[in-house]
Amino acid sequence: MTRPGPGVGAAGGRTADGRVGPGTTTLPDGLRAHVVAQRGRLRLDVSLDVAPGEVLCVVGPNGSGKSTLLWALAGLVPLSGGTVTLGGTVLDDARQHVPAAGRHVGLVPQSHVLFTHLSVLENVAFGLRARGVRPGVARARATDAVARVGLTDHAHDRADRLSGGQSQRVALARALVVEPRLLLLDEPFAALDAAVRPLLHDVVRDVVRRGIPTVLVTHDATEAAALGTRTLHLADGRATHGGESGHEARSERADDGWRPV
Ligand SMILES: Nc1ncnc2c1ncn2[C@@H]1O[C@H](COP(=O)(O)OP(=O)(O)OP(=O)(O)O)[C@@H](O)[C@H]1O
Repeated sequence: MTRPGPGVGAAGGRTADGRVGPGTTTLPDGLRAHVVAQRGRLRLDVSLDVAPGEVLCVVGPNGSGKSTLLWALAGLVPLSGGTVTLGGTVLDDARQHVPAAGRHVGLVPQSHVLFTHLSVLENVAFGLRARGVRPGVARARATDAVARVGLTDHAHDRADRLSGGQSQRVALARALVVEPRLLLLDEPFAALDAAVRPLLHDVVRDVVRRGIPTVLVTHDATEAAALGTRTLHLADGRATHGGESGHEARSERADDGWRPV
């Protein structure tokens, strides 16, 4: 049977004896995941719940698996065990794998790869066009997203003319424009100067206020305190403890019978 490990935070979906039930969907719009994945020498085995309107900060040393966790949640790193459920819909388990493009997940990766030959606006509109949104609508939504991250003056600049911080803002706009149901941020503010950080923090807070569960990888304790609801500490692919809610974030080996299909 499918047996996700212990949750890191928001309780829910536990059976009378305190275990997490299989295929549980009692976190209606939130994220519930037990991620088991192998990447190089790293074996990631971690459980987490993120309720609507929560920001779970993920912290830990270099190489502890923070980015791998986000990529696995986004469907870009295959699971070797566990489950990912978002809003009651199974995205990953032993039987099914919803590909990244079908997940309605906004990911801002650590290296914010942009199409260098396209403008800021075209980069942000790209995901919408790929989803079949009409050009005029895609352009209007992209224009709005570019304004939200304060880049209207650069809307027509080619991406390869941007600074690192500006590129990061484009990557955030690109993640937001698709109206994600889950937001995954991998050190999204690392290259930003102090003047623009509050604007970007407000952009993320707006998304969170609309009930979107958010996972934020950061090395910045101030940022974690400013944005985070709870903190998950990772070390060598395992959760060591899970922050303010007091929930124990022990992790177990995946011996739940899951096998790659
Ligand atoms: N593309 C890859 N190919 C093979 N192994 C990888 C790859 N990317 C990551 N790994 C392995 O996964 C481990 C964890 O990497 P990951 O990027 O998830 O760590 P991180 O906690 O995000 O680190 P950092 O704080 O440096 O960003 C690495 O140490 C490496 O062993």
